[in-house]
Amino acid sequence: MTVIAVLGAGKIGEALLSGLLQGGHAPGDLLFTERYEDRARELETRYPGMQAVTVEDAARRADVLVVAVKPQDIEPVLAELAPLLGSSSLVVSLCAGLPTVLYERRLAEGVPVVRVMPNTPMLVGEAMSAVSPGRYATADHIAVVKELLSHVGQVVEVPEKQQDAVTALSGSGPAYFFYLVEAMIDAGILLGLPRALAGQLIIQSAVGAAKMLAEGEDHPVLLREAVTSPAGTTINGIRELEKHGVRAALLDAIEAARDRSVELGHEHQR
Ligand SMILES: NC(=O)C1=CN([C@@H]2O[C@H](COP(=O)(O)OP(=O)(O)OC[C@H]3O[C@@H](n4cnc5c(N)ncnc54)[C@H](OP(=O)(O)O)[C@@H]3O)[C@@H](O)[C@H]2O)C=CC1
Ligand SMILES: O=C(O)[C@@H]1CCC=N1
Repeated sequence: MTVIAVLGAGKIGEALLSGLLQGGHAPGDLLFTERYEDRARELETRYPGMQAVTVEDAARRADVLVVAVKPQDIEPVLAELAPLLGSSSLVVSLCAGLPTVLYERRLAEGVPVVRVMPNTPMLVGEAMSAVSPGRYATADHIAVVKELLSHVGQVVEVPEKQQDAVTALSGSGPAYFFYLVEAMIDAGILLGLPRALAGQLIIQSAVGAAKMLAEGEDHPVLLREAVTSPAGTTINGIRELEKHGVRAALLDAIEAARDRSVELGHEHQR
């Protein structure tokens, strides 16, 4: 089986490791590096058989090196990797905003790099991941990465120039859904419902709505119209959403997230 090393097992790195384990990957084939000893021990305890290693070990033993540090922490990681990797390595970057060309400039010539934007639903096997090949990544490299990610959710291939938009939509997207759910639960509290009941009502409504979107044939507009009875309750709520500019707020929010992704890339252009 493919040996995978995750460099930086924070939130998304752990989500990938945990998703791969749940998808049937052997723990002995999953390696990770972490900055602090305590975090490394915590993960080894939580996932028996999975091993914290040094960057040298990771580079020597892994077929795929997944970089999952914050974009701001990338430079020392690339400096450490540069002397260790050659064209038979495969580097997968999960970092928002960072272009494959940054890796290609810092690593030896010919090291294949694939840029991926996943999201945290990886933890439950429901990730949305978008992959883009760098200059030296072949169709075989892309196939390896797609196969790997298919164990933790859906995968699409996109041109790298779309990755900042993808980051804003599906990379950050779960946060916006969680935010909506949180606000709707608060609305239940406002109306006098117990928090646990409000949570159950909203979360199951979100699950049901997501299932209709994912499994049904209908456009979201039709699904919303089917809930919106003439002179009923829903249209009163929709009028308030429109009055408060919620649609425009979402457009602005996602555009701002895209802009930050572009900016993160520019911070490392030299
Ligand atoms: N969270 C998300 O939903 C998503 C995140 N991403 C991308 O994934 C990357 C990680 O994000 P996220 O998981 O949220 O961030 P985290 O801060 O949770 O994870 C990064 C981890 O890397 C560790 N780290 C930093 N430098 C090193 C190093 N030199 N060697 C080993 N480990 C190191 C950090 O340690 P320490 O805590 O000590 O700093 C931390 O545990 C980012 O680039 C982000 O853009 C992509 C898609 C979704
Ligand atoms: O907020 C972030 O920068 C990361 C990238 C996409 C989701 N989380």
